[in-house]
Amino acid sequence: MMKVGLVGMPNAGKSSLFNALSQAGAEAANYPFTTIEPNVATVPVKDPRMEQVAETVGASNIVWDTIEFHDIAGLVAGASKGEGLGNKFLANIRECDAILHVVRCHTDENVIHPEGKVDPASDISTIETELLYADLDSAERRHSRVVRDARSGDKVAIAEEKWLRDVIEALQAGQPVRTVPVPDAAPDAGRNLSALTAKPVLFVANVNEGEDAVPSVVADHAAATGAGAVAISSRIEADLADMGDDEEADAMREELGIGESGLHRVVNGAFGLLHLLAFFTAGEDKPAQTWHLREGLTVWHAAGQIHTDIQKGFVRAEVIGWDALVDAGGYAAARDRGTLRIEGRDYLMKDGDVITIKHTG
Ligand SMILES: Nc1ncnc2c1ncn2[C@@H]1O[C@H](COP(=O)(O)OP(=O)(O)OP(=O)(O)O)[C@@H](O)[C@H]1O
Ligand SMILES: [Mg+2]
Repeated sequence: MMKVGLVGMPNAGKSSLFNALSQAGAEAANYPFTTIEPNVATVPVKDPRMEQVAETVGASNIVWDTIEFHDIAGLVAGASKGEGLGNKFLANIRECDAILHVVRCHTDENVIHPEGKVDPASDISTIETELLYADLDSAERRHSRVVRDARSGDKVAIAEEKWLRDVIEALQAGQPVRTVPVPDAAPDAGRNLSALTAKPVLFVANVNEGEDAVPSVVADHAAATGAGAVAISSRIEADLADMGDDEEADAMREELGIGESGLHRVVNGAFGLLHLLAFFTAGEDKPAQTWHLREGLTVWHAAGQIHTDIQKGFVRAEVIGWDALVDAGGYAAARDRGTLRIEGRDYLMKDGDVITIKHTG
């Protein structure tokens, strides 16, 4: 399960967006959640390919893979020095796989800005400074440890030490850790540091009603720091989500000139940051299901996502690309055509594969 944390200045529009995401999740979810925490929204990641696959094989229903959004409250200046809720805030971000950074860009004067003026560049920098300081602190501590091993001639330590020096330099220049590639010679260096600014970021420009372009200050900053950016109005999305009824909400969207659902852009944008591939399981009269896996992993890893018992008892997999399956019109025809393949456990998964694991037990 992928976790995404919402951060931003006080009053930036985090909770409005979070509420819209929660509603979307609550409505679209077709299975009960055991626990619903007040600050966690579980949202399905829709994939139109799955709809075609499910129809082709005659599945009973679709179970979507989900993504968790966490409303992380309480960034205060000085968080990196452990002030106020600072440590808790940083710990919450550390647990996330990616960050949604909500930036106030709307000019509604009824909404108080904590600094007294709307200034997206300055707000971004206030948040990022705390994260950069926290990382600088970790990087310096890690460096002082690694430098000793490097002196003793350990090759991996030498590469990590050099990388840490580059990281420290980047952080001091205001650049996030994700802009400094981890060296092949020290592949664990990134994990050892577990930097906050190494996490992928999607900037959400919270714009005025009826706008849908990302203001250039935000777009340029995102591009310069290896981040993504989308524009939405948090308030409109929250209002639309409250309306519930899809048709009414669609009519409202049209009236306001908002195209595709802003929430979809946020969910897909956040998901796109994670570099995952999608795979599917589907059979007649059974629930079809979407899953996600890090790129570069095998069908054996995929089996483990489905169930540890299936992974343990793995014998072989039947694999077919989603489009070949839809094209053939079903498994039997695909088998006749020879597009349904038998693969062993080392098969490297591809985005859009439909798999059936044959297993013992
Ligand atoms: N695009 C927008 N245009 C106008 N008003 C907005 C917009 N987005 C949010 N607001 C309003 O801004 C106020 C603050 O929003 P919200 O509570 O979502 O912010 P927050 O980031 O969660 O704040 P906090 O840090 O206090 O938790 C709300 O009154 C909300 O309706
Ligand atoms: Mg809030």
